[in-house]
Amino acid sequence: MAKPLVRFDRVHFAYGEAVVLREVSLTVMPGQVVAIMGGSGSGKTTLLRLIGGQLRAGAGGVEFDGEVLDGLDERALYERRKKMGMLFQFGALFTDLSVFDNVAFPLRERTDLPEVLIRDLVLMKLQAVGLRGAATLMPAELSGGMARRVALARAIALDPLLMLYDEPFTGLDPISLTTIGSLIRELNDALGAASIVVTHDVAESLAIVDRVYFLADGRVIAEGSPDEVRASDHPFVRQFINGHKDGPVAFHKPAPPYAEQLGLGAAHG
Ligand SMILES: Nc1ncnc2c1ncn2[C@@H]1O[C@H](COP(=O)(O)OP(=O)(O)OP(=O)(O)O)[C@@H](O)[C@H]1O
Repeated sequence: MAKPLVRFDRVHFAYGEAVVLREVSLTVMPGQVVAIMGGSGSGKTTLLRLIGGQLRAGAGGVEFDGEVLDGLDERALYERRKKMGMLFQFGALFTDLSVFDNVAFPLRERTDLPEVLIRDLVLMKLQAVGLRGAATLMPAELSGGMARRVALARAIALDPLLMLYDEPFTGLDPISLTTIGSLIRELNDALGAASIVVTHDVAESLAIVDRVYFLADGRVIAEGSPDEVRASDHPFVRQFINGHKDGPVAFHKPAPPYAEQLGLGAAHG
């Protein structure tokens, strides 16, 4: 049987005193696209940063490609990160570089490949996202959806084993949203990679993922295939699927009474 590409084994993480992840276990197999969903502040981005090695687990183990990351030094982490592609919501393009040079950037920074080969690789990545024709444009000349696709081409430039997406759909119009969704799936399969997508966009992600993990208060509280998620009667999952504001997912982060904090004396609700 294939080995997991990413494995969290009862991972615990805190920023100082503030516990963010508690006993989180999850597995991502090669070839899978996995969504991580959860309310604001539930620890989704923290989870991605543990995989990227920007943060280290307080307890438990984070494994990537069969290796526990927590004990590795910076040099070793840098090497592991080369096998990961990252696309963040505001992972902006370099505005003073053309589309071509944006995609070439990681290849020039992180490899010793000759420029003629880099040229072919950049064109292949741009072709994969349908933007080979935009190679000479500057980022200011692109629509939001096109810019996101160029960022995607840049993220896959080094043929990553694992793609990490943090809110890849945010701020896109409905057509670009569907395009990015299908690209995430297609590129995953074409690269033979695995992908983790942190998102609030339930419909878009259920259409493309193999598995969903729901995080609440730093714990995995539900998981399943898209069909299982759609059929689930778990209150938290239902609230997510239906997009209701009220339910187990709190809209407000816990805070002192409002009136009290505004200096209005006794809190009346
Ligand atoms: N550098 C930091 N120092 C201290 N606390 C942090 C730091 N980064 C995040 N936090 C806190 O950790 C918790 C989890 O944050 P995280 O960004 O992982 O949540 P999230 O699920 O990605 O949220 P969102 O959906 O709003 O982006 C939050 O309460 C946040 O305030």
